[in-house]
Amino acid sequence: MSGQDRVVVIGAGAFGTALAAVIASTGKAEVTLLGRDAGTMETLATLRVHEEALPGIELPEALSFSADPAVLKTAATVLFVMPSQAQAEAARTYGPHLAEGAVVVTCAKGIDRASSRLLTEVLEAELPHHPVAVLSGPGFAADIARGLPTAMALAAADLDQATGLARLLSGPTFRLYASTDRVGVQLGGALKNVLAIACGIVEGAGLGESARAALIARGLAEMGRFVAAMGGAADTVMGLSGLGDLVLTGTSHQSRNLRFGISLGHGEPMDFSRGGLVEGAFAAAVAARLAEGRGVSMPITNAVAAIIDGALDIPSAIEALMSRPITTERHR
Ligand SMILES: NC(=O)C1=CN([C@@H]2O[C@H](COP(=O)(O)OP(=O)(O)OC[C@H]3O[C@@H](n4cnc5c(N)ncnc54)[C@H](OP(=O)(O)O)[C@@H]3O)[C@@H](O)[C@H]2O)C=CC1
Ligand SMILES: O=C(CO)COP(=O)(O)O
Repeated sequence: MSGQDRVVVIGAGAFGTALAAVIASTGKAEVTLLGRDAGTMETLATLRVHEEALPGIELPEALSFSADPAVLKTAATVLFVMPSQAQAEAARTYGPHLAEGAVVVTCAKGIDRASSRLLTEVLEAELPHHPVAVLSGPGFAADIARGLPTAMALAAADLDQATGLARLLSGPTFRLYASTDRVGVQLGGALKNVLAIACGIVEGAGLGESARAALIARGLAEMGRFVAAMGGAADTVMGLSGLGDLVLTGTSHQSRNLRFGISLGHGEPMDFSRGGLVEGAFAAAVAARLAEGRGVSMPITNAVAAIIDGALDIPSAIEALMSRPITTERHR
């Protein structure tokens, strides 16, 4: 192993810990999980279990833990695995510690709400001397950390770089597919969270499995239109980040976005202090705004944004979606 193979994963939550664990377990790279709290990182190093984020899952011996940003000095690859709305702040905090030419990989699924910019744009603005890649796709942190088979997409501006990163970070249980569509791969992750909330509303309100299937298909059409308008390839959303992740989080109760939607469908008051991170609740309004500015029709995303905003109730949203003018099933 050389410095080229040193990977630092920033963000000791569920996904950061899972990614660090699965990458370390391949033995291809020296991996350090970098968290904010020194006490937590010491506990992780001692117990080798993250009881809060990944209860009962043993972390590999090969994984190192630190709260000292100085570990970034020797890392050629750095994964940013904090929530979308914290990526800009994290770039400002950790940017000065990055090694020259280090590749930064954003692993969050969202859009920056403060600036309405994609996360790649946010990181490129904060870290102008570093190539920025994207990792996204279907995979619950607990499944990845347990070593269950999972596959995701890794997008970089350059195909050789995407392939190199995919090879470095993949292992026997974690398979990455290379892409050059950073826009499509990151928006597939951001938008599926909004649609997972919609699927949850359908489930919670007892609207039936048929409604969920229709929502997945029409949601996918919406995603493709949006990605194309934002400069990505509509086809990308037919892959892992997009369809793959929408099927996973739109149907599995492991998904925080789905569970949040179910509680809305039950008519419970919105409560962001319970149930963990709900990225789709942040992405809905910003995606709706970006789509409107580009003349893209996003009826489901608009409905989710309006429900979360308190501007629309669920029965009215369903009526509005079902009474739209009859049209062809075009995806563009
Ligand atoms: N959980 C999952 O199954 C998956 C999650 N993702 C995506 O990964 C991202 C993170 O999710 P997840 O790990 O589940 O979230 P968690 O809530 O489990 O963890 C978030 C982590 O981010 C850290 N953090 C917050 N702000 C900052 C900051 N400014 N600088 C450094 N670290 C920070 C927190 O640190 P602290 O503990 O100190 O507060 C916490 O450890 C989301 O975008 C999510 O959509 C993607 C695929 C799967
Ligand atoms: O993105 C995920 C799996 O691919 C995790 O989904 P939730 O954030 O909804 O839990």
